[in-house]
Amino acid sequence: METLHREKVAVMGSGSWGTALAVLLAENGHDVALWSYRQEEAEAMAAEGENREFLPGIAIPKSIQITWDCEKALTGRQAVVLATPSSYLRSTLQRFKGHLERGALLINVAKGLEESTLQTLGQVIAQECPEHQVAALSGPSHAEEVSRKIPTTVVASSASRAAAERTQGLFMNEYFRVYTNPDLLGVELGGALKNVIALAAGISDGLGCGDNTKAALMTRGITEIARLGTAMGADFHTFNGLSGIGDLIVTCTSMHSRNRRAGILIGQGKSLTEALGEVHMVVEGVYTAQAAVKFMERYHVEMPITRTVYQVLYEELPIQGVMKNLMEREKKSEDLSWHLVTEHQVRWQEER
Ligand SMILES: NC(=O)C1=CN([C@@H]2O[C@H](COP(=O)(O)OP(=O)(O)OC[C@H]3O[C@@H](n4cnc5c(N)ncnc54)[C@H](O)[C@@H]3O)[C@@H](O)[C@H]2O)C=CC1
Ligand SMILES: O=C(CO)COP(=O)(O)O
Repeated sequence: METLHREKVAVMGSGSWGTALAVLLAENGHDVALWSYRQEEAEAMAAEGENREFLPGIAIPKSIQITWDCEKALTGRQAVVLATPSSYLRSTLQRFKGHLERGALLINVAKGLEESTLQTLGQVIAQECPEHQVAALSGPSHAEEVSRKIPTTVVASSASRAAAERTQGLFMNEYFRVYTNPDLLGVELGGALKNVIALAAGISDGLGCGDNTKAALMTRGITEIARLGTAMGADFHTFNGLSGIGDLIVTCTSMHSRNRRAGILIGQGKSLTEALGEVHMVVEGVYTAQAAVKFMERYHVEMPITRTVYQVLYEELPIQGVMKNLMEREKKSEDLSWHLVTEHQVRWQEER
């Protein structure tokens, strides 16, 4: 592996993902500050040398500066990793943007959509910090495995090639392989929307359905994600990549997945509040489902799995009605690719 260019990096958010990435960046030789939203979280991590609440068992190198003071975290740092849950992204940016170094690269690692504005997280960052370049790091990457150095691959995406490649260079090492991708919109949508499908996969498991059902949810899930994504202008191929189908696979099958675990509990009959309490960590799909329903209405696309999850969470659809909702829909053609479907339809019409 080529020698890394050492940078001063701030990781804003010390949940499981922020902590795992701060450890990785420090191991890559960077000078890292890790900012916590809660003072007691920062103090506990500093005293215990680990994040017992969100990432137990992983030693935090002493070289990492742990702080709850934004100014301390950001001063002199030219790369800033945004690792708060998506619903707190804007408030966190508003709180610290006055302390950002001029020209600092902002790298978002959260996965979600802002429901109140119907913006992607990249758009939220660009609106709050218009002077700064934005990148995203996304893909199948549970903190619990990355922090144990289990081989993982992700994508670094930005409208700016230089920003995507800089992000790639910051994170890449022998167990964390980073590809670049120029389709920021597609990367962000894949990462956000898969969480809703993971809730559905968990519900299916909780209901006692089988592997056939899971495979169907994953396959039809990526189809509906790509349907919305392409309607919004994303590249269809991105959904076949790590931040699309890759992340969907890991989150629908792994017991590390917070979204899948919440889904399992709901499928077993627990209420949303009970499920969220039990999982304890952020379950992004619960919020993304609300935004996704608004997006599908705005772009006139059908997303039956996403809509069904929304109905379970917010419209009291009985859990026993989930499979009926999906299986007894009207007959459809399998639309794996919009361009192919169009070609087939043209051919079929010509054959008539
Ligand atoms: N955990 C993982 O394996 C991965 C998580 N992500 C994404 O990273 C983002 C963060 O997730 P996790 O680290 O898992 O979260 P987490 O559930 O482990 O931690 C949540 C963090 O949010 C903080 N917090 C609470 N209230 C806040 C507020 N008002 N403002 C700012 N921060 C507040 C908590 O103190 C805590 O540090 C999410 O968007 C998630 O989808 C992405 C890839 C992997
Ligand atoms: O996005 C993630 C892993 O890539 C984390 O989300 P989940 O924990 O719900 O799978």
